[in-house]
Amino acid sequence: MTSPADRPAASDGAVLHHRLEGSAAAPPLLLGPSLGTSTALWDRVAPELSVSHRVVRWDLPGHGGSPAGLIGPGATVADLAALVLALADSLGIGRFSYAGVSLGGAVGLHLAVHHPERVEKLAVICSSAHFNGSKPWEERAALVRREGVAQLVGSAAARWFTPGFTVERLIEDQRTVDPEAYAACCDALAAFDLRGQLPRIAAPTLAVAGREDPATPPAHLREIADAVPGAALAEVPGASHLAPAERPEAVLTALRAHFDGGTRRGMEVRRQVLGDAHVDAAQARQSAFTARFQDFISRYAWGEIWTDETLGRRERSMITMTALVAHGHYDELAMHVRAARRNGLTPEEIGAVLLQTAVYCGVPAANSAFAVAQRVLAEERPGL
Ligand SMILES: O=C(O)CCC(=O)CC(=O)O
Repeated sequence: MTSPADRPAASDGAVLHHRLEGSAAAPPLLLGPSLGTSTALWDRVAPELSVSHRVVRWDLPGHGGSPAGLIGPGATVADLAALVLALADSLGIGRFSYAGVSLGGAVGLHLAVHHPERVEKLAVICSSAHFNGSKPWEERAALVRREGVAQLVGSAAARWFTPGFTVERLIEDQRTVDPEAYAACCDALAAFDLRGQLPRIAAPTLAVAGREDPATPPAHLREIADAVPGAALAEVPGASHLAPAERPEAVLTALRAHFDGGTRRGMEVRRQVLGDAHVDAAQARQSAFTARFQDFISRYAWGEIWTDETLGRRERSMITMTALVAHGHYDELAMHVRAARRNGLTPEEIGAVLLQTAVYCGVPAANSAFAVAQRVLAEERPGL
């Protein structure tokens, strides 16, 4: 847990404003926002993550519902990280997984380097180990201290989203942010450079880039993925700086695969049985409309059923082919004849399974199934 020295200076014991979702018994997952936004940045992602996690979304000081006085001029990312640890302590959370966007991601990197005992897994989204030096942030802090945030409201959509896309609620967050607290967050960005310490991160780490992000371009996320041992990199097309708001389904898929063991294991088994080419093509075809179904398949069919070792893969292939013949799903049967070969069934054994379906599913069904299987097997043994 946090030592008293780590705790925020706030004398009234105030903690960061936060929102809780999901079962209190589920593993905790903290979600950090970007500069100028609030917990609303996670509106399209957090409810889905809360199916498997106790999700805690928090607001930066002076943003959303957090008191502005929690930080002041010269603030650092370490100060923000201390506030996050104090929040976790106040909720009785010791170890947690963490995902953060931009400044929120920088807080996650700091926690993983300096408080490794607290961080189970880490995801940094549209973020960086450095924010292009201190000058732009010193200038922005000075502007905001002088004139408030009006100018930033006007440019927010262009800084955060691809052309033509916006989320009014997030622009409203920028409008209502406390200028002094915003400037203090700029001070924190100006002083932040964790590049030299990335190799110290032990938590399994995922870096997620928005392909069109001008603030923290994909190269910044690649730098993190290259330096953190074992880290993975995901790039989200059609997303700028606030990827969880602009492409929530793609970010959700990446986060689920990272944080949810069932999904990750399911994807491994799915690839082993159906092959990389099939899974890659299914992923590439995935749209906002089909994303939840794809996730369901990976998590449930592959992460739970095909992963259960009570039956071997050969037996599962035989059962699956039989069920597909019974229901006349011949496209799926073709895929599962290929899978059966990967699972070690010989062409003769596949033929024996289909012969048995002639008894239990009917001769016409088996007739079609033999035609499908013959075509598939001929791909590997021309002339069969
Ligand atoms: O609002 C912007 O211009 C981007 C600011 C940035 O890169 C830091 C952050 O989003 O937390």
